[in-house]
Amino acid sequence: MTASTPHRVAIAGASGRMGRMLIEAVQAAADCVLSAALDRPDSPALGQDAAAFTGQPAGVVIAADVDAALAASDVLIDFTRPEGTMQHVQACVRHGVALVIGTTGFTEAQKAAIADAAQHIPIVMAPNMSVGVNVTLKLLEMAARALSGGYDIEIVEAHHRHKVDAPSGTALKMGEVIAAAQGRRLQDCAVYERVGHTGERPAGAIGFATVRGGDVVGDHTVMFLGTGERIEITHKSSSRATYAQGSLRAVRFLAGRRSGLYDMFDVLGLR
Ligand SMILES: NC(=O)C1=CN([C@@H]2O[C@H](COP(=O)(O)OP(=O)(O)OC[C@H]3O[C@@H](n4cnc5c(N)ncnc54)[C@H](OP(=O)(O)O)[C@@H]3O)[C@@H](O)[C@H]2O)C=CC1
Ligand SMILES: O=C(O)C1=N[C@H](C(=O)O)C[C@H](O)C1
Repeated sequence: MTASTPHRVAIAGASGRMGRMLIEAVQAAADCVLSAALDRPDSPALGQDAAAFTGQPAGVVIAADVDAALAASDVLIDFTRPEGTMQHVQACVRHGVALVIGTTGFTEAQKAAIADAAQHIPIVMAPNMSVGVNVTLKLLEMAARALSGGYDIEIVEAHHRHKVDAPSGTALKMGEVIAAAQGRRLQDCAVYERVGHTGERPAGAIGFATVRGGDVVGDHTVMFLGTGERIEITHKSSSRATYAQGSLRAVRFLAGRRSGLYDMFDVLGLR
């Protein structure tokens, strides 16, 4: 991605909840310009001005031609669905365009394909772009190391009624960070469902619980449940603007880089 400004930013999933938030953020950023806005070929939003909903048109029409969009862009920000992201990854490699991936719900095979693509283009990928959540991940690392024996770990997340994946990408990342801090792998200790006669809680399990409803932007609580005490670490999002601002920090971080897979720890200097 070229290091010069303004950064020419294309937005995928332009008419979605995050797409609209990102379009507003790009328009407000002095060092970014909206180069393209993408949606699916059957989207009713095609042909509309990308920022019509703000009352201040962007002069960029929502389109479905990914190649035309990327030919005029330095970076693509993708908050869509895994199947859409995977198409965008291949297109970004074809065009040498940098990529910011906020989409969640990838399979292990899809994650491996994204890592392969990052040998050719620079990619920032994170299930949560907010500064607060990434600082929370660091707090969890510390807590998990200090509480590695005698504390049961449960992760509870709540999101709006439209969310399609569970547990959230952020909750899974929290589980991964905690497991790694304790020298374990999440896949060896995660418990995603409890129903019926479950038996006693297995020692060392990391449990997940999911709440869906209303317009909850995104709440995550990790409980370290000991004997005689418990610690709860909670993050609550009240606006999607934090995810959009984090995504623009990722855009700036990618400028001038040629390849590599990065996350928000890299962008925020938290590694
Ligand atoms: N990393 C982070 O900080 C955050 C991540 N997210 C993640 O971002 C993703 C999007 O969330 P949100 O904006 O709420 O979702 P929305 O459903 O509101 O928006 C998704 C957008 O992507 C489009 N889309 C869906 N499928 C495809 C596809 N196959 N190809 C191209 N475009 C497609 C949708 O079009 P259509 O409506 O026509 O289906 C829509 O415009 C989710 O995975 C969510 O978990 C969300 C917030 C923060
Ligand atoms: O779908 C959402 O809304 C969100 N998704 C991300 C996730 O799955 O963790 C980030 C945030 O919690 C909002």
